[in-house]
Amino acid sequence: MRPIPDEAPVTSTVRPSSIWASLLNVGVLFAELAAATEDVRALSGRKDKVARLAAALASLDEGERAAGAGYLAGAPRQRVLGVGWASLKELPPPASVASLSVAEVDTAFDALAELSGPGSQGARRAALTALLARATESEQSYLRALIIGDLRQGALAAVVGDAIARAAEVPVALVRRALMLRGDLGAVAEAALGVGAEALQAFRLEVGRPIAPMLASTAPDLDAALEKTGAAAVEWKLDGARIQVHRSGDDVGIFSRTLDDVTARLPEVVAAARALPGDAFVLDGEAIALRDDGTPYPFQVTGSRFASRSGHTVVLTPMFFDLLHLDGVDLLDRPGSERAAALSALVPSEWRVPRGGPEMLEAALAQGHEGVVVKGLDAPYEAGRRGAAWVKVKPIHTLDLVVLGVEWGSGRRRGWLSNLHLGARGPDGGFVMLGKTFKGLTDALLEWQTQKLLSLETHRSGHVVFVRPELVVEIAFDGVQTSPRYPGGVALRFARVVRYRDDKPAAEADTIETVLGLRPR
Ligand SMILES: Nc1ncnc2c1ncn2[C@@H]1O[C@H](COP(=O)(O)OP(=O)(O)OP(=O)(O)O)[C@@H](O)[C@H]1O
Repeated sequence: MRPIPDEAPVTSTVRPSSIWASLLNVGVLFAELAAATEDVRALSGRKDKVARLAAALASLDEGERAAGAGYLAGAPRQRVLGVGWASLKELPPPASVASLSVAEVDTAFDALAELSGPGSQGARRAALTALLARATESEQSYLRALIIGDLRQGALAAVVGDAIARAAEVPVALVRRALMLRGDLGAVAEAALGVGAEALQAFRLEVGRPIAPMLASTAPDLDAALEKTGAAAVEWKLDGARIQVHRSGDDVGIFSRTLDDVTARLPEVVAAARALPGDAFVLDGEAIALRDDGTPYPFQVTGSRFASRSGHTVVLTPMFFDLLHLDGVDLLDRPGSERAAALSALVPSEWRVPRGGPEMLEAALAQGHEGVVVKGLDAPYEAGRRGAAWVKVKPIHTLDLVVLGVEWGSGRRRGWLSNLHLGARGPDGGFVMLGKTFKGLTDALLEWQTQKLLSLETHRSGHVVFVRPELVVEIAFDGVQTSPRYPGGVALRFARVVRYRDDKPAAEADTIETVLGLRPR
C-alpha cells in the first residue's frame, strides 16, 4: 500500500486522494474517477455534470487521459475483457484505503484483455481477484460496473465529449467533430488535453477507419417529412443491413452499423467494391438479400449472413446511398445533392438505392420495401447524428424496445425463456415497462433468446428471469392504449416480435416519449 502523508492539505473542491497522488507523482488515484462518476450520477443538470467531469479529466496525467476519458464514459476503452457477470458475483474483501492509480487499473485491464488460450480462465480470475482486492468498496463497485458495462449513466459519452472541450478549453464543436470522425473518446481526450485545438483539427475521415453512420428521424407521412427537411429527394428504404465500404487501391474494408469489421463475411461486396472505378473511396449503404425479381427476402435472410461465416447460400447485393470520400477529397460537408451526383458517377444503378420524388414511396412499397427516407438536398453528412436532414417514413409502425425480463415458458415452450417484458427508454436513463409478448417467436428465436437472456441474467423472482437491459427487439403492434397496470400509464396492443436488433444498443431504443406520442388523440 502507498504511504499516506500525515498532513495532506484538504480543500472543499479538491479531493485529498488526488492531492496525495500528485504529491507522490504517481498519477491520479482511481478513486477520483469513481468519486466523479458517483457525483455525476447524483447531478441532474447537464452543465453540472460537464463541470464535474471536466474537473476529473483535468486532473489526469498525460499517460492516463485516454483511459480516464473512457472510464468516465463507462467503458474500459475498446477492450474485450472476457469477464462475465458470474465471475463478479463474489468480490474479495475491499481495501480500506484507496491506493490504485488510473494507470495501474489500465495496465491490469490490458493484461486481462490479452489472456487467451488454455488456462486463461483461471489466470483471468486470479488477475481480477488481485485487482479487486486492492480496491476500496466504492472502487470495487465502479470496477464491476465498468467491466460489465453497466454504469447506468445514460448518454454519458456525449457529456464526456463536452467535458473534454471544457477541460481543454477548446470549442465544443471541434471535439464533437473529432469524435464523429474517430469515435474514440480516449484518442480525442489525448489530443485535446495534450495539444489542443490544432490536434483536433487534424482529425480527418481516414479511408479504412469507419465513422459513426448518419441516422434518420421519423415522420408519420411524406408531408411531415418534407416539412422537416425542406427541399429533398426521396429514396427507397431497404430493410437490409447497414454497410460502410472503404476501399484504398485493392484493399477493401466493410463495417457494420456498430462499426464491426464484417469484411470477411461479405466477399461479394468486396468484389463489387473492387469493380468500381475509383481508387480510394468510402461508400455508405445497405447489403440486402434480393430475389431474382428484385423483391427483398425477409430481413432474417440478410441477417443470417452476419450471424455465421459458413453455410449460407443467399447472395447479398450492395445498395449504396451515399459517398463520403472520393480519391483524396472528403465529401462529408458537401450538400446532399452534390454527394448524390458524385455517387451516380461512381456506382452503377444496379448498386444504387433508387432516388427520386414523392412517387418513390408507392414504388418502394410495391416492390416490397419498408418505406422511404426523405433526404435534404442541402444537408451535409452528419455522422452519428439522428437529425432532421434524413427522415424515414414507414407505413407499418414498429418500436425498438429493450428486454427487461423474461418468463419461463410452459407447455410446448417448457425449458425455453418465452414471454418477454418490454421497456422503452425513460427520461432518467432507466426503462419504462410497456407490456409483454411471446408472439412472433419462432423455435429458432426461442432457442437463441433463451441462451442470450441467460447470459444477461441479473436475478430471478418466481418464474421471471430479470436481465441487464441490453437486448433490443423490434416490436410490431396494433396501437397504444391507456393502461393503469404499467408504470408509463400506457401499454401496447397486440405486441409481437418482428426480429432482434442486436446491431442496436439499448441507448438507441425508442423512448417513452415516442410511445406516448402514438396514443390516439
Ligand atoms: N435509402 C436509405 N438511406 C438511409 N438509410 C437507409 C436507406 N435504406 C435503408 N436504410 C437503413 O435505415 C436506417 C435508418 O434508420 P435509423 O437511422 O432510424 O436506424 P434504425 O433505427 O436502425 O432504423 P429502423 O429501425 O427504422 O430500421 C439506416 O441505418 C439504414 O440501415
